[in-house]
Amino acid sequence: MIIEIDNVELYFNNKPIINGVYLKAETGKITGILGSNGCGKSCLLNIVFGNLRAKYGLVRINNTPILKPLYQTKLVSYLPQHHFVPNKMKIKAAFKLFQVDWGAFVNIFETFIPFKKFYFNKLSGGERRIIEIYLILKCSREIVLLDEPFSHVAPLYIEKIKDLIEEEKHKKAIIITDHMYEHIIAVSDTTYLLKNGCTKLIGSLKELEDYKYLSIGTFN
Ligand SMILES: Nc1ncnc2c1ncn2[C@@H]1O[C@H](COP(=O)(O)OP(=O)(O)OP(=O)(O)O)[C@@H](O)[C@H]1O
Repeated sequence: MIIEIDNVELYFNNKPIINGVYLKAETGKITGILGSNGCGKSCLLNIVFGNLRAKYGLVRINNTPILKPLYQTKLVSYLPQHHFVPNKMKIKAAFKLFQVDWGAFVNIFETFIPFKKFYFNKLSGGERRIIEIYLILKCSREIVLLDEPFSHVAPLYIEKIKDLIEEEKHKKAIIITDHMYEHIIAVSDTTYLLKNGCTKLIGSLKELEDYKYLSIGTFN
């Protein structure tokens, strides 16, 4: 599956946020989006998911324009920046809802074994985030959008999540953004920089310095 996002224009109160974005993601590849605070990364993922309407913008799957919000097609799962599972949902209920196997999860994240019957609001922010990332990655959707999956997550768990992302990419198209640029670069097959409302396809890491996303000398 190839998913393309083309010609996106987004304004808030006449202020241009995105103007001229093109982005392509495909099954078997991880597509990373980098960019400074406020450059429009979350808005772009929301536009792809379909819960934010841009002035213009076209989502195509295998060359066919998608004319309704993508979330209505059951093709996509989306990890927003904020917690999305309700406080008063039990963890085992969330696994059931997403049709994700609890046993496979605790094989990887053993310290979560005692949490099965907990409500979500009894977990730390990072623990909760890890479960949410896992549910979004493992549920049976072919397109996965991940907004800052590494924030608030401890280094060893980040490594486990990166392994999971690599594992899932064989059957999914994954689009990911985070400020932990080293991790994004490490997992991404294709990387875009979102700057001044446009995406720039990054060919060499030095370009991230040239475009002033990173300081000069970062990759020396
Ligand atoms: N509902 C809204 N109304 C007005 N402006 C908004 C709204 N949502 C986002 N913006 C503005 O759009 C811009 C892009 O926001 P967005 O959340 O996409 O940035 P981001 O690249 O994800 O930033 P960060 O990395 O800090 O999360 C910001 O300047 C933000 O203030």
